[in-house]
Amino acid sequence: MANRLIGEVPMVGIRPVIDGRERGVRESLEQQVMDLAKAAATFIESNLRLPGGEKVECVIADTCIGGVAEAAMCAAKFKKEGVGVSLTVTPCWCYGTEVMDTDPLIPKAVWGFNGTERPGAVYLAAALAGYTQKGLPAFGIYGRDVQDAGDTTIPDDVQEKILRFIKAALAVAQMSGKSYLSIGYSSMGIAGSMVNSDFFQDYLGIRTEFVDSTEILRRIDEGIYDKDEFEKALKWTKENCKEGLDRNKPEVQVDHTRKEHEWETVVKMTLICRDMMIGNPKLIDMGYREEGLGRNAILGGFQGQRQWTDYQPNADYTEAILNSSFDWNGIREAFVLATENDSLNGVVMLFGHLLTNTSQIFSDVRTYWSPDAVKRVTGKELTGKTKDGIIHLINSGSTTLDATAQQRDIEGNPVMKPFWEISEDEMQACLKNTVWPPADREYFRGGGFSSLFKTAGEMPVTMSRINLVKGQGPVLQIAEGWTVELPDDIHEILDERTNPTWPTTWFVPRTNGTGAFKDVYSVMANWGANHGAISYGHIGADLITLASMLRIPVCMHNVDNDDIFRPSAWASFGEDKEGADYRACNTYGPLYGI
Ligand SMILES: C[C@H](O)[C@@H](O)[C@@H](O)C(=O)CO
Ligand SMILES: [Mn+2]
Repeated sequence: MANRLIGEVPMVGIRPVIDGRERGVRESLEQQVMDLAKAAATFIESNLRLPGGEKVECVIADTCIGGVAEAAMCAAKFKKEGVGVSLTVTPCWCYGTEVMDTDPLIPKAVWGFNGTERPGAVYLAAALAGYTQKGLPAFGIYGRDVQDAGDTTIPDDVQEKILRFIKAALAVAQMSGKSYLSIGYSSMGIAGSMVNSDFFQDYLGIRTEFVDSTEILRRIDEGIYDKDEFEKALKWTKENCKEGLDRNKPEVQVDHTRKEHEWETVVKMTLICRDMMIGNPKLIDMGYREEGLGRNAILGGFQGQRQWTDYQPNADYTEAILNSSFDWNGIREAFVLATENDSLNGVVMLFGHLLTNTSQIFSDVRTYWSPDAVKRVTGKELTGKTKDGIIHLINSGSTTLDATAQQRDIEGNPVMKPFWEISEDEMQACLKNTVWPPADREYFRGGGFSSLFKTAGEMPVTMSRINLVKGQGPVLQIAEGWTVELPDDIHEILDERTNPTWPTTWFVPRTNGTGAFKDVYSVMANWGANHGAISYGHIGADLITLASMLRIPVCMHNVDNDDIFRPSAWASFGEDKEGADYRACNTYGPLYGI
């Protein structure tokens, strides 16, 4: 079940291009070119799904494209079909700019088949020169090994590039035209929660919607939520979300009746925030059409601190449940809802969600623990992957319960999966490994319940973050690494020193001895903000490809140079990849900038 959003699911358009010389050359190639397009479409359709679970669908141009007229026919078809991604394929020479796709907003790649009978790769070079000269950056895909004419197998290196390109391009297409829903506004002076409409509009094509938190109170007071669903949700919560220990000082603890009221409130808040994001036909049936339409939000943020949380229960339950891959309605696509309305962290959560189809971890990048400091406070040595230190990721609020690390792959390794691969038992295990202690009432005077768990397993993950830099624009940071499990006697002492009612993930980035990745400490020291979004898997290369499509330069990453895949034009900005990225992004400017 996809979260209901207005607008079509983007299609992938495949453009078979051909040498236009009729009476011999073109005829001899028609079949081979179309077969290559069909092979690409089958490969893409059988390997990719969208985060809502839909299969990715391809549209192939009606004819091979030999010149500008057929290029225009293809563009018209793509427009009608809702194509958001364009992949041009050919095994032969074609007329570079005559067959090109000139829509500046659609991410584009060209796969030039590496053969000798008919020169697809030399066309690729001509086409890319044209795209570069015209300011339409395109990705070039060219297999390392020569293939024979008529061979429609897609070599591994080409497969990897096609998938990387399509995944990132689909992310671009899915964001365009959607909304960020800011519930409340700026939280505790956090710059990322001063939602920057220009950034969202110009770089992501996402509009920003602002709703005051009093809208939640109004909907509670006036009963603008589905009462039946509320009863179901409350019952499910009582059965599945175990209340944790109240660690508040006795004088600020509240009684059972007040706690019952807080549980009811946080469940209502969850329904209401979801309805505000994506709408709810039930509200339309109840006579609340405006509310029932929602805001077409692909992501959002909840300010909470301080005005709301000083007065009302915090949104930790709301954020954690919405960001998980399940609730009282069963297993479903995770939402993306940033705590403290940190919209810039919300954006990287969205990138991770769109690239992997999984739910996302939101955390404070709270503490670097050196081996010496751990030894001093626990008397114990850090060992194995943790031996050079660890980073404590912890925050009340948004972290997905999928991060309990209770889902398994076929080999039994802990993973975080797309919702359609998660079993009922795995959902239950995530819930059983989470308790909900009453919120710390010194921070949250209005109460509420925080999710408490630790990420109990080693998983490959990627932490990322966007920061806005005055004079430069947005920049992206990426750190691949692993979640790690600490022995209980170390975990407990370290956790007790901070906010022991919040979920903890211990993180070790992959270091390489230089720059920001010199060691674990320098990763923490170079992190550009208080928050990070953590996605399952090593997806740094995918993030780099996506950022280049959006013209967001990457200021820090630990991805292997060989895995960096950007539009071919980036090579014209110099050999040093990082400097070239900045120059290219500055030259092209934001994708939707005018
Ligand atoms: C309770 C505190 O205000 C926290 O919310 C704070 O440490 C943060 O998470 C800052 O990002
Ligand atoms: Mn925080």
